[in-house]
Amino acid sequence: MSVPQQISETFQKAMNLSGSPNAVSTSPTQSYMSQYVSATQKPTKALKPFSTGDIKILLLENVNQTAISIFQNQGYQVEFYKSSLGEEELIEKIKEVHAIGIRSKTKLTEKILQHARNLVVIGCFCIGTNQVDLEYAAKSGISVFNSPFSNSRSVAELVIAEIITLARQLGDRSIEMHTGTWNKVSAKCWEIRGKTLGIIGYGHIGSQLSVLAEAMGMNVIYYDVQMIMALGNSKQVDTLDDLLQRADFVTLHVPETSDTKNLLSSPQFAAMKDGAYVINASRGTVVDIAALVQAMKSGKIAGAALDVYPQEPAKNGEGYFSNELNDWASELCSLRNVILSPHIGGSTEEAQSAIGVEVATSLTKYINEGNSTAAVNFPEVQLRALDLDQQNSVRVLYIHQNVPGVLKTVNNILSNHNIEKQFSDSRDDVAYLMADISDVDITDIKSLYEQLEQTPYKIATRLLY
Ligand SMILES: NC(=O)C1=CN([C@@H]2O[C@H](COP(=O)(O)OP(=O)(O)OC[C@H]3O[C@@H](n4cnc5c(N)ncnc54)[C@H](O)[C@@H]3O)[C@@H](O)[C@H]2O)C=CC1
Ligand SMILES: O=C(O)C(=O)COP(=O)(O)O
Repeated sequence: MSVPQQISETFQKAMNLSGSPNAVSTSPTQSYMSQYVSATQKPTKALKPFSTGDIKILLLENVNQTAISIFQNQGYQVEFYKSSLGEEELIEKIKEVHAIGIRSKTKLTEKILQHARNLVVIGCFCIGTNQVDLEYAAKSGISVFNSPFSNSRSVAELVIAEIITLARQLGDRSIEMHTGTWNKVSAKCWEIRGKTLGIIGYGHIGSQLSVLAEAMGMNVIYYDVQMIMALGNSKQVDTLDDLLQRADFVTLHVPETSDTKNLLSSPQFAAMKDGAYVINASRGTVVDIAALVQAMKSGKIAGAALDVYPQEPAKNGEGYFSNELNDWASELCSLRNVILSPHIGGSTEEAQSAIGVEVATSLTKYINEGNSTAAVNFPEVQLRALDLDQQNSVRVLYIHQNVPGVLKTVNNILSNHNIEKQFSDSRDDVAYLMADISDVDITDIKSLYEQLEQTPYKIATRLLY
């Protein structure tokens, strides 16, 4: 049975309606909403506005147990995987689910999202959202949420550890001791007190790092494309070059964008102080690793710590640095005073459990109430809770292209009922209207839904009741 038919039949059964299975539209964006309507029973006060047991959530990349518990408490169906999935498997899985939770590895491209016929919301259980085609998602009516700062402290602490580790060549001494070599040296080993830390990207992580570094006696300068208030005694510099020329340690905390690709490459390494150190816990595309290897081989750069790489594997295991994957890998691994970690900047118990709660809560509010506050790609819309004491109330969630005249059409449809409250906002090409209407007879809901579905410029409709 094709999915649209299945939905249509369930719809009719739930609504006690008869008619052709084709009565409900068959396009992907329409069908997922039909499924919501089909699952809906008129709620009593104690019930959610639709049957939460029908909601399917796919969780990848070992998303924290706190999130699983929140979803299970809602009654959602949760499918959980420790690793990411390959493209083909992901395409199969994403067809059915209403929500997907990922971390930094899973790429949700247009190609994959095209198959997501029921998908309402994406949760990035991390800070970065570069792995998702945000624009395509928004235009398809799919809202995306992340956790903007729950792992910032973990990253900042790791970077502090790396600054000291590099300054004291601690990684090398440890490797030597593991093979029984006693190599007690002080040459080119330094205190960090009085040294200058150059932070590129003074956002949540960069600014937190700034405070920690100053507490240990470092001088902090930072470069950011935005003017940002300096914390403590730190100072913003006007140009990247200015920072590179003055810093003993350069650390990157920028997002992955076209502007940050190879932000540090040969010319930037050449501009740095002799014997400076480089730390990258942002994204692998931000540092040109081949150029870094050359700068280290020449002695210009005295040490580097890398937590992120241009390509990262979908799951844990051996053989990552195979030469087929990266032509710089063997040289990088043979260099002295290089710390390599497997993208663990945000991987602490504290961060992961906080992220689990934060993102799962955002997803639940969006699924159950339509609340898109803090979405990263979507208009932010919220209304106070649907008043279930109010007889025959329905919450209308209507996502549409941001063009003139749509609200007039929609409000014309809604005007047969009492509009209790309403809010609408737009972001780029997409707009989102939320309205609570009352005096809706249960038998009118199908017609209301169909009228909204037939409006021009509609992207997706959901009715919660
Ligand atoms: N290694 C890991 O496990 C983790 C890595 N990250 C990465 O760290 C990045 C930064 O995180 P947050 O500090 O939370 O982000 P944020 O958004 O709070 O701050 C980023 C800062 O970079 C600035 N920026 C953007 N483009 C720039 C450019 N071309 N030059 C200079 N500054 C630029 C922005 O203006 C902003 O102030 C994330 O986007 C993510 O990719 C985040 C968490 C964990
Ligand atoms: O939060 C981020 O952006 C990170 O890079 C951390 O990613 P992860 O959750 O470890 O896949």
